[in-house]
Amino acid sequence: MIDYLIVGSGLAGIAFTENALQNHKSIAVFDNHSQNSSSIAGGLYNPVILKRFSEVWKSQEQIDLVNHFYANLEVKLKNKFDYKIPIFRKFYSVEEQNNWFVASDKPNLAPFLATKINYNRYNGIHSPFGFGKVMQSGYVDTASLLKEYQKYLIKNNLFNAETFEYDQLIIQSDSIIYKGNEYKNVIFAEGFGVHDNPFFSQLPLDGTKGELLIIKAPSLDLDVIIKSSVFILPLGNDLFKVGATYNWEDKSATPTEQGKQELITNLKSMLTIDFEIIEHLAGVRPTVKDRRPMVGTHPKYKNLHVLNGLGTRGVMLAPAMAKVLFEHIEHKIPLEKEIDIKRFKKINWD
Ligand SMILES: Cc1cc2nc3c(=O)[nH]c(=O)nc-3n(C[C@H](O)[C@H](O)[C@H](O)COP(=O)(O)OP(=O)(O)OC[C@H]3O[C@@H](n4cnc5c(N)ncnc54)[C@H](O)[C@@H]3O)c2cc1C
Repeated sequence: MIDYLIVGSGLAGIAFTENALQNHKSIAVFDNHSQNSSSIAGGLYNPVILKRFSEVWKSQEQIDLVNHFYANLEVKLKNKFDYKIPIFRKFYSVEEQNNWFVASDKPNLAPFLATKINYNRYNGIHSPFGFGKVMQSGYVDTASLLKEYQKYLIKNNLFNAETFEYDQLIIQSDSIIYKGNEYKNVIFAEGFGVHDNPFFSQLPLDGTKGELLIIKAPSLDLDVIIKSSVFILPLGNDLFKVGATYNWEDKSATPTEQGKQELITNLKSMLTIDFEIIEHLAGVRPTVKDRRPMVGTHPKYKNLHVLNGLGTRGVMLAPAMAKVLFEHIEHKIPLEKEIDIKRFKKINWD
């Protein structure tokens, strides 16, 4: 009997797989590359909501896990994924500067917000009111992490590049049979793809489409991530990732002219130099209206579990949510109400 069948190898699936492997569990992973949110993501992790200067839910706890989780993966896969560079929030007024000072004085935000205004001059960016520096921030090169992790799974015979067929699942009292193999548990980590999952499609996963650009700007000289109406993330070799848009209507992962124009307009309002568009990407974030992850066990089938709803913050949330789900399954540690799918009381699970 195999301990875990894991559907999805995006950030959620990888984080759960790692928890299982580190605890010496046997696993099999299925992924059909139908969703691309994790691979195209900006990959930023940022403990502060920079619109309102407020703390992200459980930020310090999550950041501590981020440091540990991605560092372990770097060692395991002999590759660099986690780039610890500060995010610089561009200010537009003296009032914004003042709000920043007030926020940086609060005990929960003080570890993340530098108290000094930064007047660094970056060629190509006009910022007379300077920048606020966010500490303990950075980005994960998610595309390369996903690629390397898949290689590792393939090498160890743990990966199935297949569509998981829900109707092939045979649910028994203490185990699951799928295509002739017996598993103790199934973890569904399909991102927006959960809509095709008959066991969990009732969950209120909205989905928010996002688009990004990769630009080339040889005269832009940045060693930090700039956050304004969009973020600009230096990738090296004069390339920068720029994003992202938020579209609540369109649920396709196709890049659109409208998304591109929105990004270009925002970018032009920030940059005083020319740039060339190299790539245009789009994906659907697995967002939930109450902005909390969706974690838990199926109310009727105790061996079916879900790890989803990582929304706009998969990089920070995946390690923490995978850990609590694993501990919930293995050690019966109750899930917090805010993340448990039981909070959706109106769902009819029959
Ligand atoms: C434009 C954009 C920018 C973003 N920027 C950031 C950012 O800067 N920082 C951040 O933290 N987050 C960011 N996000 C959000 C982040 O990408 C998500 O929170 C995260 O990737 C969700 O991971 P996931 O594993 O739950 O889902 P996904 O990445 O969607 O992974 C689900 C996986 O399941 C597989 N799958 C689905 N159904 C099946 C099936 N039936 N059979 C087999 N396989 C299946 C899919 O192929 C996929 O690989 C961004 C998202 C977008 C779209």
